[in-house]
Amino acid sequence: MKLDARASHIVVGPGALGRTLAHALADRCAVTLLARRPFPTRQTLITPEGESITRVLPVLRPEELAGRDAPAFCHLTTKAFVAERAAAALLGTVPGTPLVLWQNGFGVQPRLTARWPGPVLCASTTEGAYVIDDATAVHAGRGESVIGHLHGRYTGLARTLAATLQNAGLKAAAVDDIATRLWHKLAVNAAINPLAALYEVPNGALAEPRFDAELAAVVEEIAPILAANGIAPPSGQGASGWRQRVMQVIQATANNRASMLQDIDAGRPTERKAILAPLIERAEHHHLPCATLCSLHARLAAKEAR
Ligand SMILES: NC(=O)C1=CN([C@@H]2O[C@H](COP(=O)(O)OP(=O)(O)OC[C@H]3O[C@@H](n4cnc5c(N)ncnc54)[C@H](OP(=O)(O)O)[C@@H]3O)[C@@H](O)[C@H]2O)C=CC1
Ligand SMILES: CC(C)(CO)C(=O)C(=O)O
Repeated sequence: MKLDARASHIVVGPGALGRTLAHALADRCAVTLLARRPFPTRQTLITPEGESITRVLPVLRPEELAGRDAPAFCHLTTKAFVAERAAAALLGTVPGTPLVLWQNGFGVQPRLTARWPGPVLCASTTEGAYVIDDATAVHAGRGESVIGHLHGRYTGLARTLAATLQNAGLKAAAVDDIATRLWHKLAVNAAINPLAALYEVPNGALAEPRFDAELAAVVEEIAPILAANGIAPPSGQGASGWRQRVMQVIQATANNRASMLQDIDAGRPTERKAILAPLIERAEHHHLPCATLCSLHARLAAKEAR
């Protein structure tokens, strides 16, 4: 599929990441925010450089898409636990449109790839963003995004989208191993996010000796589960390779409050199911130990319920 520079993009779920994408794309593409409730069209983004940019972005409700030209891409930028519900709401209006899944974890990706009637691309991103209110979002840190289809299809579409994002000022590349990339991010998220959220500490605190034992226990469970799934650490080998990777991310994001901690702070549900459940499911499938992961999952559920 060849797309012109003004290809239209629908961003479903106008939260932190969705608005960051929408603002970046808006100067070159036709972008519409799809919101499930009334939402302001006058939108401000604070850039990583501290600049405040206000744009007017069209906002529609899902049902208002009916009868309009099909967009080139529908970016699904909700949290993982509502992504399938949000996609289902689009089925009646844009069923064949390429869907781009921006969720962390590895839950919604295989399920929507199997079920959505059009192409499904998955994106894994290290962009950092948060919301101040309905009209203001902060693009806190620049990262990079990799995009691909779980089974290596639609490579041209992935390249087109990566080029579009790159032209919009976001670092992006099409890759042929997106499943591996998603598992890599999931592994790091599974090691850092639950502990940061449970102990309510910034990521950097996890390097302190008081967290050594718990961090080691998580990494020692994750390494064989991923190995049984054919996923090696990005560098090094086994548990020591994963420990190295996790420590690198802890150092690089030392001042961050992990996304699960931000969710706990705000009284929102965390993405524990998207991040921990796929590891637990794979562990059970391969008869591997996962008591630490199960305990983190249960402790997070209890903390969310408080
Ligand atoms: N923020 C970041 O820096 C990064 C986020 N990600 C991933 O991106 C995804 C989104 O994260 P983030 O932007 O932080 O999340 P936010 O909570 O900021 O945004 C989620 C958005 O989805 C909307 N939404 C909820 N339910 C529905 C629905 N049924 N239909 C349509 N929209 C809905 C919410 O609207 P409402 O306000 O009405 O609830 C909100 O606007 C997550 O999976 C996260 O892991 C990945 C890397 C970085
Ligand atoms: C890598 C990490 C843990 C950085 O904060 C993250 O992706 C998150 O907070 O979800």
